Amino acid sequence: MTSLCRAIYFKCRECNGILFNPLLPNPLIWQFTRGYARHIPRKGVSERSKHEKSKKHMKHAKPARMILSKSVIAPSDAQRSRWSHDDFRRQKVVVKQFQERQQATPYLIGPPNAGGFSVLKNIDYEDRLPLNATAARLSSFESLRLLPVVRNALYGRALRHLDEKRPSAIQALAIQKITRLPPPTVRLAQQGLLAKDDETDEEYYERRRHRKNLHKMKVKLKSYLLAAETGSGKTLAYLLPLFSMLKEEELQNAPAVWGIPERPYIRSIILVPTAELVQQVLAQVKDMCHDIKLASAGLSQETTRGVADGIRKKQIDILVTTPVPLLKLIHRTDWNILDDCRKIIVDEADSLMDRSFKNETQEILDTPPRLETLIFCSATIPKTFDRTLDRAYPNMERIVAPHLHQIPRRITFSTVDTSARPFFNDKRKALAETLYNLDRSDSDPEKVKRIVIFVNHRESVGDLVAYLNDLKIYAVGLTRDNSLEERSTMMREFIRPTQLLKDVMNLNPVTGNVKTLRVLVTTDIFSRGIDMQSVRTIILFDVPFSSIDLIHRAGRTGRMGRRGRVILLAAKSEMKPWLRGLATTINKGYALV
Ligand SMILES: Nc1ncnc2c1ncn2[C@@H]1O[C@H](COP(=O)(O)OP(=O)(O)OP(=O)(O)O)[C@@H](O)[C@H]1O
Repeated sequence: MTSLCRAIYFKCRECNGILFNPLLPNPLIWQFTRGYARHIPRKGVSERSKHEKSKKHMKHAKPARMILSKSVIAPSDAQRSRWSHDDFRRQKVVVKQFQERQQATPYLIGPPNAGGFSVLKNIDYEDRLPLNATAARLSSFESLRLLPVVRNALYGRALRHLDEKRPSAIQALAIQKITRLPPPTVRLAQQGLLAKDDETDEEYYERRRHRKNLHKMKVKLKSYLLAAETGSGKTLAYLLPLFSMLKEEELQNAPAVWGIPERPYIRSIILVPTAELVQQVLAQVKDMCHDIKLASAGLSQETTRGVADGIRKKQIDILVTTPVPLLKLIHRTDWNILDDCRKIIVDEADSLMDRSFKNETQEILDTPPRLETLIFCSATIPKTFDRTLDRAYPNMERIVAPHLHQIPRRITFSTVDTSARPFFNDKRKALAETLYNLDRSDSDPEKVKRIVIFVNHRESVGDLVAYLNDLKIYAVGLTRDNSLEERSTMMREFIRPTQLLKDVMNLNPVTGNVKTLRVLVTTDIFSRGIDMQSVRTIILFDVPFSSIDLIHRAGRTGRMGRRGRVILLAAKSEMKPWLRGLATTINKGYALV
């Protein structure tokens, strides 16, 4: 690819033919063309090569994965100012043609009869573009409205291991939109509409009665949906605005609004679907709140009744919880423990708003009498979830990251045909062969290779683990039948940074021939939200039930810029057409539906 001042030429990977030469008025379009570049054979080229005329060439001409050469430079402001209005207009037309063609491209998966592989909301590429542009503009945490104490905790705690600290697209967009105004309580305090510390109730109401702008006391619920691909940093995308809002309220002395200083309260809630996620999110909250000075607590099925009841007597700024234990606590308390709760975050919202959890979640959302901010957060927007939100929160602000529903490009997806020779439909044999190949592969030879195998039913976990152990492969199984303590211990092995082989060889409880692999066999219990940074390989032993499951399972690798690979084991002869095209679809960067 060559950069000639205002033009970029992409080359076909197969034949080196020129693909496309858009004008380049701004670096964002530049990013855009990279993602959606298509192979357009040159017009007016008289002598086309045989390859260029062939059907194969046109096949390559589908949206291709392009790598920008380092020689490409963004145009300077001076260059840009020299361009005529016509140049910009032409660029706009080119971009529009791109979008139209992108939308016209039939999906390789997700036709109407694709069952579980046609359940996600289709987000127009056109809608993703402006967000991409805004996210690119907000390229540092300094450009976002965060309190210094929160930014310091972010740099000193959550991102301390990084030299360059930059927000991901969803973080930039979420922080910008959610914190653009001070929180409602702070605005009321600034207008003198909150009770002062030394004021009696009568004095306060008397003062309020004389205010002309009394109507401003009514705080409207502001709801948001944060949606971004897996491993894109959604947790910080909602935590940072939350910390900032809570702290801002304190600094403005706004706590007076929730009553007498000694009274117990819960100021905000983070709802997550599993006890593992309570642990993970709470650890991050506690780590940062150590510097920010906010009080936090966790509540899940595993919390004892005594500890749960203790929560009612505390002043808690952030409660991380699963729905059912919180509801039980609400039901056995004779006053509304969510009286002072003004902010609720629903993480993994598509699962918390689906049939299995919806009633519990909704009951919690209806309990606080003065809810101000409600944030739903998810890596997938199924059509049913989309309809539920539309109906319940028509004014919701949707913050959707540009790559939603795409499997990150740094993940390579491949399929192993288990019906082919030498497996002849013996899936376990295909798995063993795949694992041996991974063991022998020369990527990171001195490190332990962590692999997660997903199966559809928990009954298959035990058998598969026994089979792998018989082959002298270190494998453990994790299902919801294990206690939380067992699950945490097993998970820790896969969450912490990868160890060197020489350090763990003697500690390996199952010693055998295959020493470099650590395999975890599990079900969907482990597929959502768990941050396994050092897992490089995911094996899908069963075809996932839907594209939602596929996105979440695959999303356990390739997190936040890391590379990963996903291997699907399936008999090609039994595969539906859309499933056969899955690898191509994913590797070409299409959004799944
Ligand atoms: N700005 C950033 N720069 C670098 N790393 C980050 C940044 N923000 C978050 N991370 C790290 O990226 C990893 C993934 O973040 P997180 O778990 O929040 O992703 P997620 O989008 O919630 O994923 P999932 O959809 O699977 O729940 C975490 O280890 C987190 O510490």
